[in-house]
Amino acid sequence: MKITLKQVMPSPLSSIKHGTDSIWGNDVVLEPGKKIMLNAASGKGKSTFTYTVLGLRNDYAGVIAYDGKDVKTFTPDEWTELRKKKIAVVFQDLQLFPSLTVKENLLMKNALTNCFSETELIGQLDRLGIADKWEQKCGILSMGQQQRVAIIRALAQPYEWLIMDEPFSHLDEVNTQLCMQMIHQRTTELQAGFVLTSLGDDHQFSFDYMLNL
Ligand SMILES: Nc1ncnc2c1ncn2[C@@H]1O[C@H](COP(=O)(O)OP(=O)(O)OP(=O)(O)O)[C@@H](O)[C@H]1O
Repeated sequence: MKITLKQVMPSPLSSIKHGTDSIWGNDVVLEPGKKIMLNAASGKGKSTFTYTVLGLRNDYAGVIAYDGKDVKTFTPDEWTELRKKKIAVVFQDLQLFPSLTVKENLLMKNALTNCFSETELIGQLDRLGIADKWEQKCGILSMGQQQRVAIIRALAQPYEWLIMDEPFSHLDEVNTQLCMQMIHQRTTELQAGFVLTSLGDDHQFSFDYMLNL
């Protein structure tokens, strides 16, 4: 699925000067199957990008389109299908259910998508070093542990795009690499693409091209 941004300018960012290489105010194509780093300093609109591209915010000028169709025209049912099958996300604030366990958070998502068995989900937690947290409530996990749960939850669906908003901000280098390997593997298996927003210090990862805000 091709995502295009045509002269998109979120209202809160309209008074800021943006460069000619910025996503904002220019024409940009997110090519299917590409791994993209979205580079920006704090406050330049990484979270705003995530919410607008996912259709969760409409306060912008210009047009965002999926395969040529303006996202503002999608019905709630169409969004439901898109979010189940085509676009996965790791929000900066993760949006886990804090009073539910890791198991419940993961199985709730998996019940919608039927993607993995319980054993496979536990195996993924194990790969990221947190299998022992399966029965623990998410709200009492460390932020780095919660980020790992949120990443596994995001991967538990088919997708053509995975949008990640600073998903490693609480992780050390070893865990960041483990997560990135898992993300790369699954994204490649699905022949999908991803957009990884970053403050600019994640460039050790392999990606196809970089965009700026
Ligand atoms: N709903 C809103 N109403 C008004 N201003 C907003 C709104 N959402 C975001 N902004 C402003 O837009 C700018 C970009 O915010 P955003 O959260 O997208 O930045 P960010 O690049 O993700 O920052 P950080 O890296 O610090 O998380 C900020 O100045 C913020 O105050």
